Amino acid sequence: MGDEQKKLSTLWLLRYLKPVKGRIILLFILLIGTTGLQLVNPQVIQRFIDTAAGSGGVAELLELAALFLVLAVVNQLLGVAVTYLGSDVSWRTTNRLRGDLLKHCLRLDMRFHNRKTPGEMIERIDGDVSSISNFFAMFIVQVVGSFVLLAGILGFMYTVNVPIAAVMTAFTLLSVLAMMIIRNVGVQSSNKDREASAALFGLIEERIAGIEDVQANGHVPYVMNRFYRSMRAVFLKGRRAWMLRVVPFNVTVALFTLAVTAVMLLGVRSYMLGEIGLGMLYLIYQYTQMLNDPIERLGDQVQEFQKAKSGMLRSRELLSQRTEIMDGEVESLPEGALSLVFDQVCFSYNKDKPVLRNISFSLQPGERLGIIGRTGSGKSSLSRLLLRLYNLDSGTIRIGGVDIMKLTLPALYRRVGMVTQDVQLFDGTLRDNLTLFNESVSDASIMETIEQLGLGSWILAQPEGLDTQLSSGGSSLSAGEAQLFALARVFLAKPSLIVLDEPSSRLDAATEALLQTGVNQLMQHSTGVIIAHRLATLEQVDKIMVVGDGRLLEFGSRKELAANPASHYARLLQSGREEELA
Ligand SMILES: Nc1ncnc2c1ncn2[C@@H]1O[C@H](COP(=O)(O)OP(=O)(O)OP(=O)(O)O)[C@@H](O)[C@H]1O
Repeated sequence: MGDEQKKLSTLWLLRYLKPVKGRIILLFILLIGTTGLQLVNPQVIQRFIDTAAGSGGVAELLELAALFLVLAVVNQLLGVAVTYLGSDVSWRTTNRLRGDLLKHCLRLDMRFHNRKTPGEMIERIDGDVSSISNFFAMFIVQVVGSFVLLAGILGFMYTVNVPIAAVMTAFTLLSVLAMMIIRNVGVQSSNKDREASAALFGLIEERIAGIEDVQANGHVPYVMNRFYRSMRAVFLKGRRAWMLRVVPFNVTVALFTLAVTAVMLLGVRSYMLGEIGLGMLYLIYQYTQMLNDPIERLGDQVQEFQKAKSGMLRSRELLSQRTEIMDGEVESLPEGALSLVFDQVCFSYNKDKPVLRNISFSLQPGERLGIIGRTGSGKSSLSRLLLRLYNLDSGTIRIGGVDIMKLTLPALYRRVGMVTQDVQLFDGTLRDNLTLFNESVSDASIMETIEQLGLGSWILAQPEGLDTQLSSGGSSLSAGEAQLFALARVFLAKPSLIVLDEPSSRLDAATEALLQTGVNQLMQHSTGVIIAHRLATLEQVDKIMVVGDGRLLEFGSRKELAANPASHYARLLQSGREEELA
């Protein structure tokens, strides 16, 4: 990675510090205050020792002791304020970054998400950012504070004893130089460390999400095996990263031991020669000890920076991921039901395997299309394209006469609704799940929609009606109930084009028949695309499309196709071989 890129990798974070710059300035002021007090306190002790060893009175000693006490307490209070303010700045900034990352990820295209496990994303949105938090809070403040303290100690020592000050300076420069040279040693391994833990989180999340399959198939031992292997990678990479991170620290410890020995030899010699008093000898000793603290803090910051840097690089990389789904500029669509046109649409998930080949058809506003075809023939892919979850390889899709690529995404989502095969329910009440946490939807319109779907009595039978809490993401609902729920959710938004992907695959025939009436009623003012395995589900549609291996095998009026014995549809109806579709 080039130098320029390295610089950029920290500069982009500055925009997160901007809103808290007042707090950072206050942090600086407090830190300068504590640094000053740290410098002054040993000098009070030096005067105390010299006064006690000389002819000073008890009153003067008491005054010095009181001064020391006051300064020590003030120093502690300032320390608490610095820690508090540091955490405050850190949380404010990292939470904004977490928010930005999550928002960004939610907008990234499905191709990106298909490659990542949710656990990995959690680690990238939270874990990586946590590793940056210290950088936000304390890095600049601590580094500047440490330099100020070092300058104060060395400056004062030059006024007292030049040879000792020179030894201290040499030690300081060597230590700082050593750290600067080796500071990048651990970045790459820290990066690998974080990658390994992201993979571990991914593994745990995926297996827990599939707990039913894991348990039912007796796969726990295999899962544990994979888990231990992943843990081992985390351990090995974490150990290496830690070892490389502590190198700078160990170098300064060795240098410090040498420096203390040299300073003490020189100090004791000056004392023996009568050049300095006992108090000054103490001060020299104390200041030498104090040198270690800012250098150690600098070392800690270098370590933290290494950890933070890999987090920064990974967060920046995530933020720089561009979604392939670009927003258009057309904001409105015609009122009422929307026409739908597929024009020579080709699509593939991976470039080498075409999933949809040259699909062309059109629907007038208000028409209903039933799509049938064998498993894996490309039916759900058609619906995903409509919602712009993926971009087309070639061709155009027009809704209400507008190319969907030219539409803004909010305009598209406002007017088109889809019920997918995998209904996702969230932690929350029935109401939250129906409105997707949109609090502006009134209970009256919720009840009206669910009544029309024939779900009213079911909702009212729940212990707390719409306020009933769905336990852990809706696991308390049966698959069929969840499907009914998803339908209600989509109809609540009153879309003008509705896509239902296997809307009733998990319902019994009686419930489906009941639901059908509701769906028909709700679809009165919209165009509909219904993907179905059961032919009975499609009795009310106007058009039928038969898809096979990504190709449009047949498209036409349902009645005409049913009346034409040569059509696929008529043959399926006659033979009743619905299983051919499944
Ligand atoms: N996310 C994906 N990544 C790669 N390939 C995919 C993805 N989703 C589906 N496919 C492939 O695309 C093809 C069409 O899948 P699609 O889900 O559209 O079929 P379908 O007709 O809806 O099937 P079903 O009746 O089982 O719902 C299949 O061969 C499938 O393997």
